[in-house]
Amino acid sequence: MSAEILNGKILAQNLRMKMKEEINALKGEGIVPHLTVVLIGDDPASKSYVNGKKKASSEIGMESDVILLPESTSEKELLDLIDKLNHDEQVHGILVQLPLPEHIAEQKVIEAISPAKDVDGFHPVNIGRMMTGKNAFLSCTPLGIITMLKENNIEITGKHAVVIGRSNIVGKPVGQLLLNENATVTYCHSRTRDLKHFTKQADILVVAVGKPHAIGSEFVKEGAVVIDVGINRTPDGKLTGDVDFENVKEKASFITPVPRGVGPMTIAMLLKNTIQAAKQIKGSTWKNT
Ligand SMILES: Nc1nc(=O)c2c([nH]1)NC[C@@H]1CN(c3ccc(C(=O)N[C@@H](CCC(=O)O)C(=O)O)cc3)C=[N+]21
Repeated sequence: MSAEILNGKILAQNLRMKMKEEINALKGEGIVPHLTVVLIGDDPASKSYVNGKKKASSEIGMESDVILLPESTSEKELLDLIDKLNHDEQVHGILVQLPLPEHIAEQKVIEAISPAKDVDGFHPVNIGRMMTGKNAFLSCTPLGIITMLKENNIEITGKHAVVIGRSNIVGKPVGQLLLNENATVTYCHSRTRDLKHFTKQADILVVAVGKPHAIGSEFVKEGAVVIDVGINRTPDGKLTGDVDFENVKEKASFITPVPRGVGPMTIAMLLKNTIQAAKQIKGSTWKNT
């Protein structure tokens, strides 16, 4: 059997078309969703992601700007900027591109962003609300994954989902969202003993290990749904995932490619969250539902 390939690029495009209409309607009410991205330093990969975000937002008529700051920016300067953006009524969503330079405490920065503008879903308030199943900004990559599964009518309830990776931005929240969707969730990580023992039981396998082609077909159960969150650059500049796509696709029922898989969905969810933030500003409340 050869797996069906879940094309995140096309799905993201379709979702953006719907968002464009939604934005047009909001414009009728005098609201233009506005995303501000802060990028510190000039890491080429970060720049490329930030450009992707800017392009995607302008395509759907969203206002977006990128604030580029030098590597030497102090923590205080960044926190002051965030404070200014928190109070700027024109700005609905704030994203500070990670990773940050070592002299800046990442968690401090994340916690400085108003939870109502935290379109990354990284603030502890949003994480806590996600964990308790309340209305929250959900982190974009995990939300993109759940959206891909749902849009392809892949059942989650009752399935055994195995997540490899436990980062705050992907592994932990994707497991939580799968749990919220009634999956039975197992987390694996670098200290897991006998990884294969767990991954072979997965109906849904989410791979976020950060090592190119780390997961081959010997880790995968026949007919599993395999989601590859890896973004690795090969020496010749191409993108490749954490999954050995060519060999796993012969065993899986569904598989996401890299590129054109989870990555474009991440950006689409960022736009979705920003539209949500703009709508909530309208009522001027952080909804407590
Ligand atoms: N605060 C913050 N929020 C983030 O969401 C965030 C971040 N920091 N830091 C970096 C990572 C990485 N990330 C990606 C988003 C889209 C693609 C993407 O669209 N990739 C395309 C390929 C793009 C290309 O060719 O370079 C694809 O997979 O098809 C990749 C990576 C968001 N991140």
